[in-house]
Amino acid sequence: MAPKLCLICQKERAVLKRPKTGQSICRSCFFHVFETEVHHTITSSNLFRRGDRVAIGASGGKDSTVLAHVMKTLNERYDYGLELFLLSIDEGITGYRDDSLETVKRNQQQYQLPLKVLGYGELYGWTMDDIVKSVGRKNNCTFCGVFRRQALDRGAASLGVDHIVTGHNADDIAETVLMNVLRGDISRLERCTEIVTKGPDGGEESGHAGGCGGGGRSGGGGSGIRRSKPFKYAYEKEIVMYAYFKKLDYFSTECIYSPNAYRGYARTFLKDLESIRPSSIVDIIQSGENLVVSSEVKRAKGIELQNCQRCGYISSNRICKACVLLEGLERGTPSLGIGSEKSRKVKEIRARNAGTEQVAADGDDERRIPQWTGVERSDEVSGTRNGYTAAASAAVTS
Ligand SMILES: Nc1ncnc2c1ncn2[C@@H]1O[C@H](COP(=O)(O)OP(=O)(O)OP(=O)(O)O)[C@@H](O)[C@H]1O
Repeated sequence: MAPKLCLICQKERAVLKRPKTGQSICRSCFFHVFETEVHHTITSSNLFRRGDRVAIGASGGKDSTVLAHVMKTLNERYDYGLELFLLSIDEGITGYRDDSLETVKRNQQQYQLPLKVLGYGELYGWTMDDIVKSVGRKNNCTFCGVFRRQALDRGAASLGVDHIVTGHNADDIAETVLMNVLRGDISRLERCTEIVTKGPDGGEESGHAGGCGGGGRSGGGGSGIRRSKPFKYAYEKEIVMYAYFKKLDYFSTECIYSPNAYRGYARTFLKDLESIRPSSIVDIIQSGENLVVSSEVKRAKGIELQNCQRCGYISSNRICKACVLLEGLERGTPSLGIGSEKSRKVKEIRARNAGTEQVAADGDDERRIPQWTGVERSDEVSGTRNGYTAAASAAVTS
C-alpha cells in the first residue's frame, strides 16, 4: 500500500496526526503550521513591540524549552527585533529544580541567550524544601505558585525587561477555566483567558499548571511588567510532538512535591473531553474569553485593586498573598495564608482566641517584613522605601 501523503504539501509522507485538527501531515509541515500559529497568536494580539526586552520563563520543562526555541526562531524569521533572555527561578527543590536548571543551562548554550537564575532562598529566606518541612505537602503548591509569580517579576525587573513570556499552553488555560468554574472564582474566571496580563494575580493560575493548584484569591503580583502566553492556543500534545521531532533538550520529571489533586481532576476531565472531541480545549478557552463579569457583580464581590500595605505590590486585598504566606511561615502558622481573605480572618481570630497566636506588639514586627522587599527596620520606621510606611506597618500589625 502506498504511504499516506501529507495533507498539506501532498508530497512528503505523513508521519503524524495533528492532535488539534486530526490532519495527517509530514514533519516539516507540522513544524511550519505549529510555528506559524504561534506567530499568528503573537501578531494578532500585538504581544511585542520592536526593541522590547523579553524574558522567557525557563523551567527546563517541555513547554518553556519549546517556547525558547520557537521565540528565537520567530524572532529571527520575522525580524521581531526582540532582545531575548532566559529567566529561571530556583524554588529550592532538591532533586527536581536543581536538575532541571542544569537543562536550562544547556539551553542557554544551545540557544545562545543570556540566563538569569534567582532563588526563593535569596528572595524570601525560605526554599520550597524549607516550606515543605514546615507546612507539609498538602498546600505547598500555593506557596510555590504565589512566590514564583513575584520572583519572576523581580527577576525581570533586575534584567530590565519589559515583558515575561511563559510556556502556559491551551490545555493549561482550559484547565484553569474549568477550575475557576468549579471554585466559583469569578474574578479569576474572567481574567484567566487573557493572553497578556499586568497586575495582581495576572489572571494566570498561579502554581504549576502541570499539577499544582497554587494561588488564592488575593494578589501577590503586579509589578507593571507585562506577562504573556504565546502558547495560549498551542495544544500540549503538539508541544510534546514538536520537542520530540526537533529533538530538543528538556527535563521531563514531575515536581517531587506531589501535584495538587484538584487540578489533577480538572486535567483528567479535560483529557477525557479531548479524546472525544479535540476541539473541547479551544472551545473551553473561547467560552472563558466570552465571559464578562458585570461591574455590579465585581463590586458586590469586592474585587478592587490596591497596593499591598506591606510591600507595595498591587493586590486585590489589603495585604498581598505573598506577604500573607510569608507571615504565616514566619509566625509558625503556615496555614494562615491558605484560602481566601475571609477564611484567613477566621483562622486568625480562632488562633488568637485559642491563645496560640500572639499578634506582635509594637517593636516586635521586624520579622513581618518580607526579606525580598529590601526594607530594613530602620527604613520601615522612617517609612522611606518601597512605599512601606510606618503608618501602614502599624495598620497591618494592629
Ligand atoms: N522555575 C521556573 N522558572 C522560570 N519559569 C518558570 C518556572 N516554573 C514555571 N515557569 C514558567 O511557567 C510556565 C508554566 O509552568 P508549569 O510548571 O506550570 O507548567 P509546565 O507545563 O510544567 O511547564 P514547563 O514544561 O515549561 O516546565 C513554564 O512554561 C515556564 O514558562
